[in-house]
Amino acid sequence: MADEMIDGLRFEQRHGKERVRVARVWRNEDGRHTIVEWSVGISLLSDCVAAYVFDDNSDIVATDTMKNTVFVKAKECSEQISVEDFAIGLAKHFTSVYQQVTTAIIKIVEKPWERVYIDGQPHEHGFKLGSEKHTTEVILKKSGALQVTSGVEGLAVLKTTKSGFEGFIRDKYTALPDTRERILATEVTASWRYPFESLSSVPPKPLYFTERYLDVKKVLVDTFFGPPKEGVYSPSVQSTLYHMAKAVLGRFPDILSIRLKMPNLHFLPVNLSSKDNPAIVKFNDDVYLPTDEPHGSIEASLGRFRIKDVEAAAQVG
Ligand SMILES: O=c1[nH]c(=O)c2[nH]c(=O)[nH]c2[nH]1
Repeated sequence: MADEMIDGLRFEQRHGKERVRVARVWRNEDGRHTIVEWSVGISLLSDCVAAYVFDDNSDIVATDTMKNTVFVKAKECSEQISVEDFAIGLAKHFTSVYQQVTTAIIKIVEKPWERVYIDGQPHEHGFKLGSEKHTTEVILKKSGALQVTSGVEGLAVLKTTKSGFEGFIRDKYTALPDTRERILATEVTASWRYPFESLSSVPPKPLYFTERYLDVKKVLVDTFFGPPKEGVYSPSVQSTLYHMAKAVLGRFPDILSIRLKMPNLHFLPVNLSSKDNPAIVKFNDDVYLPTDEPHGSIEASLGRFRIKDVEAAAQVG
């Protein structure tokens, strides 16, 4: 964000509305309904310094108006729309309608309502809540410069074997034994950047982003677990994370970079003993104490070198 100089001090500001909750239903003529539920965050960078400094609100877009805009735009969606396209539409509105607004940052979290199946049949208007959430962040400048990021939050996965951790630094504080047999559990948070740099380069295909979201999630999950029978050995969360990120970039040329956060949710071996009974419970890869506090925190991002980034770096260097 650009700083301004006021009274010899640096000043930066933004304002917006958080957690604007909206649900949109589409009722198909054949009786099949679709619903999305979104929690929208809007943040506007705008020329409204006078409100802070001179008590002059004449350049302020009221956050109440921002909230209303979410409902108006939801109403205007006559066809089902991806959460990304909805965010892009909002950003376009704020940057084009208000002369004062220089950048719009729209973040949306979609609640995972999933169609229910009754006796194997998809229900026409029944939904249940799934687990992981689809997220997006769209940044649009008045100049037209666009950034689209999508993500998943709370993707909880666990495997009961084919995981180990050994060969790490051992010193006088190290208590953890090497192992080639443990439970691996995590709750993946991922976010990935698309290459679209202007509104006109966004694919016009309806639900393009929704499809990508499902595909990326599948690649992440498939890579975490490996094939159904033999699985795949994980020498560390770090290694599994890297392979997951690499698989996504390998599979989707339209994804520039991906960031993964994978907390290591420990399942500790249970061994109980007393003076009289040295083996009340002796761990045999069977009884664990699940714990998420404390947990390991492992995160990384992997991205492509774009020609223009390389050129820009060369110019700086
Ligand atoms: O996969 C792991 N990575 C670590 O960095 C780490 N550290 C630790 O104590 N256990 C693990 N496991």
